[in-house]
Amino acid sequence: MKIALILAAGGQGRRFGRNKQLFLHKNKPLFIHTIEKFQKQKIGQLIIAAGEAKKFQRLLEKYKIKGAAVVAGGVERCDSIRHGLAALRGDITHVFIHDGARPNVTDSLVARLKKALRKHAAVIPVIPVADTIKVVKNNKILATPRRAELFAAQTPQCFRKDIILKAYAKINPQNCTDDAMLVEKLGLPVYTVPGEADNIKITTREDLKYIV
Ligand SMILES: Nc1ccn([C@@H]2O[C@H](COP(=O)(O)OP(=O)(O)OP(=O)(O)O)[C@@H](O)[C@H]2O)c(=O)n1
Ligand SMILES: C[C@](O)(CO)[C@H](O)COP(=O)(O)O
Repeated sequence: MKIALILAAGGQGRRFGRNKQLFLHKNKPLFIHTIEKFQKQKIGQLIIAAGEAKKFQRLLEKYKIKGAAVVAGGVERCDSIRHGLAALRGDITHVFIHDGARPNVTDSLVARLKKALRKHAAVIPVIPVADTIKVVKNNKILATPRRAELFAAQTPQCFRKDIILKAYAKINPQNCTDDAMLVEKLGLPVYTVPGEADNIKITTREDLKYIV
């Protein structure tokens, strides 16, 4: 298994109030914290999709992260991922797509994903939702799906390379809020492993206190 990690770091951080990937937490940019969580992993290719490519490149040098390619971020997350996929090397067999804004990813989660990937071609981490979820339109509840069947999707989302390339080539990503959705729309099975409650996405400044 030769893994490429595509780090989605091309967002604008509107809810955070600035480009959160570059925000210094404990004197280090958020996206560097996230990349460093993968340092014990065997990653064959690291691709970062980011808006300010030169700035990101300089920071990668400063924090001695070698061999990373920075590609342009896109208007939507899926556009950033598409740019990342276009930069994949021929020898890569599997792709991990991870939010730069999820700095609490752990080695044990990655190990679970890798194990599942040996059996399945598409695997993502999920956690059960704690609340009762309502489908609402015009302030009126349309449905209350069975909570036991509801899970929140996390990243890294992991795929055999041919499948994720096919999904991004064939499926219109409009309204797709994660990568797994494109594979689902292709009609292919996506399997899950237990995610981790700490593996949150830093969305607003209040979330910074949850970085471990
Ligand atoms: N055009 C985009 C939009 C998002 N992302 C990345 O996707 C992840 C999840 O997105 P989100 O938390 O929504 O980040 P932002 O888009 O930066 O936040 P906001 O929606 O508040 O602007 C982040 O790591 C973000 O950098 C990306 O690579 N390219
Ligand atoms: C991909 C993702 O992290 C799965 O939970 C999430 O959907 C991305 O968040 P966004 O706010 O929709 O960019």
